[in-house]
Amino acid sequence: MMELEAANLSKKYGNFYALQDFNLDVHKGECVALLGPNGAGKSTLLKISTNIIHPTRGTLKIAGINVQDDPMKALEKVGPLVELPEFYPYLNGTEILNFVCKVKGASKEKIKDEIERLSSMLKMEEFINKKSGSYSRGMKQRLALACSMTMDPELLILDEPTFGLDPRGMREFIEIIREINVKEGKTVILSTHLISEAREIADKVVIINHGTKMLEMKNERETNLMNVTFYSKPEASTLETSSIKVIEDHGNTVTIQRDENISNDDVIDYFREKNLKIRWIEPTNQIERKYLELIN
Ligand SMILES: Nc1ncnc2c1ncn2[C@@H]1O[C@H](COP(=O)(O)OP(=O)(O)OP(=O)(O)O)[C@@H](O)[C@H]1O
Repeated sequence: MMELEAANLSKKYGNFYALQDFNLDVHKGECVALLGPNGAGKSTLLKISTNIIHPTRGTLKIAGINVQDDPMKALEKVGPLVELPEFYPYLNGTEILNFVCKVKGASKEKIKDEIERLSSMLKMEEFINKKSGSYSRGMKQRLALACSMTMDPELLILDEPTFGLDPRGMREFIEIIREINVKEGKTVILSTHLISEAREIADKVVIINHGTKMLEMKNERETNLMNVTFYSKPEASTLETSSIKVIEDHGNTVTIQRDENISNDDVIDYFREKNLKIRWIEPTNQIERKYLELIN
């Protein structure tokens, strides 16, 4: 069964479609990144998924249950993080988690276990007993993730989870989410406007813009593509061998794809042998290429 399933989902504000005929399947254990610029419709999809807003048409099912028909049941095993979290500043992390667990009906012993489990998993030991008013954005974000993970949900729905974090905080947070996905086996759907983030974390990347799905593709974590910029425009034929293909030609810059059996260094050596003067090289990947092609 699909963990999350959007079928012909649309959300209209007046004459404007924030989301239009959107289809998506998220399998159990998968990590899916919704990638798109501001206003693309990512939050709209995630808010419909968590029943914060209702679709104009179409259906959104979680574990086979229509969220609109039976939100309590559909969202029972969902951990949402969909708005910038704020907490009562005079409560500490333990008190906040305690409250959330209580609302979800956990027993005293269970609450104690949950707080210990989450505090260690999300590396919150150092600050969990300090007042949340003193937390940095990153600490608040961890506490928010801990709240959404209380009582062990199967599916995490995270709207721009690294928004507002500094580069180091972003990296740490992404690593935590990846661990939850890979080690704990939780299904994750998250939104981001950063290509690098989508590439780092997702199994599947869905590019979204103007409320529609532009592309859905498997994420290859290893890349065998690079953009090579030469001092002067080379002949495509001098660049190609049985192991090196030119897949795009933009004058001085070409995108080349190498076979798995040679390395990037081999490619550079080959160009040097041919006396082709290289000015700049950067790795690229299909997601980046497609994103720039579709969004710009
Ligand atoms: N309540 C509303 N009334 C009218 N338009 C809305 C409303 N909520 C969202 N929109 C519009 O719908 C579009 C999609 O918004 P959405 O928040 O889903 O984008 P997003 O991809 O999450 O972008 P961001 O990264 O900025 O959050 C935007 O153009 C937004 O202005």
